[in-house]
Amino acid sequence: MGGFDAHLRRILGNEALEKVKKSRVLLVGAGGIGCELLKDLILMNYGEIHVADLDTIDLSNLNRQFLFRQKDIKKPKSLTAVKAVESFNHASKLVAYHGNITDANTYPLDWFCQFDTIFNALDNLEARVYVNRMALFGNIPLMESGTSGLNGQVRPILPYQSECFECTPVEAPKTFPVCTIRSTPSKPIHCIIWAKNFLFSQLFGEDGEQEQLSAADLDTEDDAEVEALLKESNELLDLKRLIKEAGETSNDEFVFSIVTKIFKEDIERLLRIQSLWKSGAKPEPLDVDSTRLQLQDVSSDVLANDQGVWTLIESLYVLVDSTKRLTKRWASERNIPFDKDDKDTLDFVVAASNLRSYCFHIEALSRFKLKQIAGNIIPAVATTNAIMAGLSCLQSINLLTANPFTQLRMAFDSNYPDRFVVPSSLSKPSPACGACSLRRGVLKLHPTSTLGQVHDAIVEKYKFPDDISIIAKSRLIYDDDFDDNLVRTVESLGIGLGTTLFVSDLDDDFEGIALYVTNGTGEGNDVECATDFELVPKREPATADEGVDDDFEEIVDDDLTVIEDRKHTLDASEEGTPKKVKRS
Ligand SMILES: Nc1ncnc2c1ncn2[C@@H]1O[C@H](COP(=O)(O)OP(=O)(O)OP(=O)(O)O)[C@@H](O)[C@H]1O
Ligand SMILES: [Zn+2]
Repeated sequence: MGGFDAHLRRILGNEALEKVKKSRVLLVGAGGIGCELLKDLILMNYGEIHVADLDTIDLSNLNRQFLFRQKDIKKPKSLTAVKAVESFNHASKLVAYHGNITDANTYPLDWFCQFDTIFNALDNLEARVYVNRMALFGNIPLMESGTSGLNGQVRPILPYQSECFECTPVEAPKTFPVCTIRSTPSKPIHCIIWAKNFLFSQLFGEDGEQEQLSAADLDTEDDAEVEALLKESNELLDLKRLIKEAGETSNDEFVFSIVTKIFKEDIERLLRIQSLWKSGAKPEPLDVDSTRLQLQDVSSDVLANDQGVWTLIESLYVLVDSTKRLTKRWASERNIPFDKDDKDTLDFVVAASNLRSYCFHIEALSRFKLKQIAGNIIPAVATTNAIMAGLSCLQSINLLTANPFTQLRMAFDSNYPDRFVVPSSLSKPSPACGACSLRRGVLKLHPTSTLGQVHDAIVEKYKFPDDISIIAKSRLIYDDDFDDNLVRTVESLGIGLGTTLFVSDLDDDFEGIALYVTNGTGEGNDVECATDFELVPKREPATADEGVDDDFEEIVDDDLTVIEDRKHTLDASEEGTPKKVKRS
C-alpha cells in the first residue's frame, strides 16, 4: 500500500479518495509537464496510470524532465518515467506505452474508452486536437494543459458540457506588414525576419524557389516604395547568380558585391523616398570601403563569441565568413534551409540581421539571443510545468463531484505581478465549434457488414428521418439519390477501424453526427451504434464567438491561487479577462 493514504484521506475525505483509487487514467506525454503529472498522479493515489509517449530522451530534456538521468538518454520516455517512479512507494498500477497516440491501429477508440480521465501533457497541436476528438467520441473528461515559458494554462474539458479544445480558435502567429520588414524596420525582430525569411532564403534556397514579389504583396500605396522594392528583388536574383558562379572559389569579391548592394545601395534607394522618413530616424547606408579596411583588425575569435553583441565591423566579418562557407556548400547542396542549429546558417542570419540593425539604428543582439528568436525558441520553465501539472491534478478531483461543470476551474497565467495564476469557470461549448457541435459516437461493425446495414442501424438508433447522407473520408458514400453503395460491404468502400462517418439529414432539421468506426464484437455482420445520445435540432448559424461564455469567475479560488499576496487581493474589476490562448 502507498504511504500517502492517511494524509490524502484527511484532505480528500473517504469517499473521494476511494473513487480516486478506483480510477484508471491516461497520461499523454511524458515530457516537461508529463513527468510532473506522473509524480502528482501517483502522490494522489490514482488507481491505474497509463503513460503514453512516442519519444526517446534527449540531453536537452534533462534540465526539467526530472525523472530522467544522463544514463537514460535515447531510452523511451514513457518506459523510463514509469521505471523512475518505482521507488516512490506508491500503490498505483502503472502501464507505459512507447508509441504515437494518433496511431488508430495501436490505440483505437476502444483503448481510449477504458479510461475515466485523460491528462494531456503534449507539445503539439495535432496530437492535442486528436486526443480532443477521442475524448469527444468516447465522452471522456480531458484535462488539457500547456506551458510556454512563464505562461501556462489548464483547461478541463467535459465533452458537450464545456468548451472543448477546438471551441476557441488557436492564436495565429504574429505577422508583420511586408513594408515594415523590407523598408522601415524599427525592432530587432523585423531585421531577423528580413535576414532569415527574405535574404537568406533568397540567396541560399533552392534555385527557382525565390520569391517573386508583385506590387500587391507589398502592403503599401507608395508608388516609389513599390518600385524600389521590386527593383531590389530583381537585383537579388542577380546576386544569387554570383553565388552560383562563385562555387568553390574562396574569392571575397562576390561577397562584397552582395554587401554593397544590400547594405549600401538598397538603403540609399530607400533614403531617396522622402515619404518614408517624415517621422523617425533615417537609416544610414554602410560605408563598405572603410569598414572593409577595418576587417583585418578583427580576430576570428568573434566566431566563438555567442553571448556578446558583435560590433558593426565584427558583424561584417562574420557575414563575409559565413557567406563564403554557405556558398561552398551551395555548390553541392543546391538548397540550404535555415536551421538554428546549423552554425553557417545561424551566423549568416545573425550577422545580416545585426548589420541591418546598425544601418537602421536598432539594437543589435548576441547570437545566443538572436538564435532564440530566429529559432522560435521559448525556454521551457520547470516551475511553470510543475505548477500547471499540479493544478491539472488537483482540479481532476472535481471530476468526481456531483456537478463537475460548476466545480471545475480553468487556470491561466496572470498578467499581474502579485498573482501567478487566475481561475475561470468553464464556458459552454461554442455552437460554431467544428469538433463538438457534432455529437460523436462509436459505430461497431464488421468488414463484411453492408452499407445498407449501417444506414438502417443509424436511422433506427438515432431516429433520423429516412433521408440522410453519409460521408466517409471526404467522399459522399450515400444519399437519397445515390443508393448504389447500400449493397456493398464496408470493407469494399474503404471503411474500417478509425474511419469517421459524418451523417446528416437532408432537410437539415438536426445537427449532424460523427461516428467513429471500431471492430464489431458480436456474431455475424451486426452493426451496432454503441453510443447513446439524442439528435439536437439544428441551431441558427452561429458566429465564432457565440456561446462562448466570457463571464469569467471573478472570485479567486484558494486552490487555484498558487502564488498570491493575500494582503493585496485584486479587485475583480482590476482582474480583467483571463487569457484564452492555446499553445501548440
Ligand atoms: N502524438 C504523440 N503521441 C505520444 N506522445 C507525444 C505525441 N506528440 C507529442 N508527444 C510527447 O509529448 C511530450 C511533450 O513534452 P514537452 O513539451 O516537454 O516536449 P519535449 O519534446 O520533451 O521538450 P521540448 O520540445 O521542450 O524540447 C513529448 O515527450 C512528446 O514526445
Ligand atoms: Zn468544441
